[in-house]
Amino acid sequence: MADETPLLRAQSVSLRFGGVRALTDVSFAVAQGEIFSIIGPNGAGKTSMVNCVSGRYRPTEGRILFEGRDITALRPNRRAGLGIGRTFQNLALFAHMSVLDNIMVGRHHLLRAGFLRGMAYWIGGAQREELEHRRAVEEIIDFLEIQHVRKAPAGTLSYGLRKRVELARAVALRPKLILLDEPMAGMNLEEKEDMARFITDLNEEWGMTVLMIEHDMGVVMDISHRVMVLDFGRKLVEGTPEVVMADEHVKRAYLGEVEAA
Ligand SMILES: Nc1ncnc2c1ncn2[C@@H]1O[C@H](COP(=O)(O)OP(=O)(O)OP(=O)(O)O)[C@@H](O)[C@H]1O
Repeated sequence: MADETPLLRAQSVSLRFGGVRALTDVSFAVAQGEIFSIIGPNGAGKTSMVNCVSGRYRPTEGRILFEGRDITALRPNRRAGLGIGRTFQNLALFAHMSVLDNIMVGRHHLLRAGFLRGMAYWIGGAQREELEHRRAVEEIIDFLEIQHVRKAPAGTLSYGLRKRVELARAVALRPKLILLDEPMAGMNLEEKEDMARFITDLNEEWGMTVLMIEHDMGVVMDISHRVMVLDFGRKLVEGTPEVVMADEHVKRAYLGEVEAA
């Protein structure tokens, strides 16, 4: 039945870089409305998996389905157009531009992705579109509580705020699925708590489905509906945070590493 089709499905995905097996036969599905996290030790294949979903990498074998449609061969911008949004691990904000303009750029980029849509933009309704953009951007600025810095150049913000602006830029495109690569990396406790709250609110209030890589186990177990553990490119286990925490393989392969760190 249509409403049982997961939003995202990875089917037997393998990825090799020369002799390196980054992923081996990994399958999982993310349902509409879930927060799904991928965890695992360094080099386990987490980023490779998310890159296969965003389209940055093409799996050597296997398929990626989005809303039941095979997107394995689609380029990243086509996937973005279908509703797969992402933030980037290295902050790629325009330092001299205001927060507001940084977020606006994201939306214009989407709009002008197609030539015909670009023409439509210029020929008719440009002002109306501009107003719609502004409204959408202001809404997300309010939602992520960055009103106080909306005019500030992005380069002058604290690290935590820049990460929030980056999230705002991705969310302003209203993706159906958002890919978050270590959204808490480098943050202090307060910033992490804020970010966790925003992700939960985006999920609960805006219905945004989230696929996240995150090393902070507290946050992962706190806000995820389900978690998949990768180890040496293979899926070790997948389930609710309780199931994953209780798994013996996970304790040995991953949690043990955290305790030792
Ligand atoms: N572009 C690439 N070229 C060659 N090897 C790569 C490439 N990207 C990833 N790999 C290799 O694939 C394996 C999985 O890497 P990946 O970055 O996906 O792991 P990860 O779980 O995200 O690690 P981390 O937690 O350190 O970010 C590693 O052995 C890595 O060296």
